[in-house]
Amino acid sequence: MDIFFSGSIRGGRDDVDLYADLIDLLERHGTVLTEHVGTEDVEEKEAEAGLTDGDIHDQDVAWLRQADAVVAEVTTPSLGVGYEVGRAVAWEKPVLCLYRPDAEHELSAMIRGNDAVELVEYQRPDDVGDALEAFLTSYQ
Ligand SMILES: O=c1[nH]c(=O)n([C@H]2C[C@H](O)[C@@H](COP(=O)(O)O)O2)cc1CO
Repeated sequence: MDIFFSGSIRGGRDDVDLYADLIDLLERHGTVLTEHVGTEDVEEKEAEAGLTDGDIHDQDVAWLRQADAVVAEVTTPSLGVGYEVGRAVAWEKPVLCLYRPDAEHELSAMIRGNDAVELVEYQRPDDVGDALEAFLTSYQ
């Protein structure tokens, strides 16, 4: 199955190592279309490849359209992550959001209040393996 992983880039990169760990877990269940989100130097690589913001947007929306399921780490607030979740919901894709409640920012009501989004609160990647498996296998 094709999985779209969504995580903050310009919203802040404090959690990049955590994103890489989550992507490793997701790769046990399918192909992660957005592995770059867990890469330390993603923006440098995109710039080297000559990608404009328009290219990045269009490629990501195409991957999102292709995805069978979307997993978003929403602890670091990000406009791009919110946009991707919103579009995935509009396309009626299965969406799982992961949130660490000890975080500085309270989770948006647009996520917590959304019945079309499954929400899992956790502390460490090791804690979400079972929840990811249950979510992904139910849509395989
Ligand atoms: O360079 C990028 N590459 C990219 O793939 N994105 C996508 C994937 C992420 O899930 C999301 C992050 O959005 P933001 O940069 O607003 O935090 O947007 C976002 C950017 C920068 O906005």
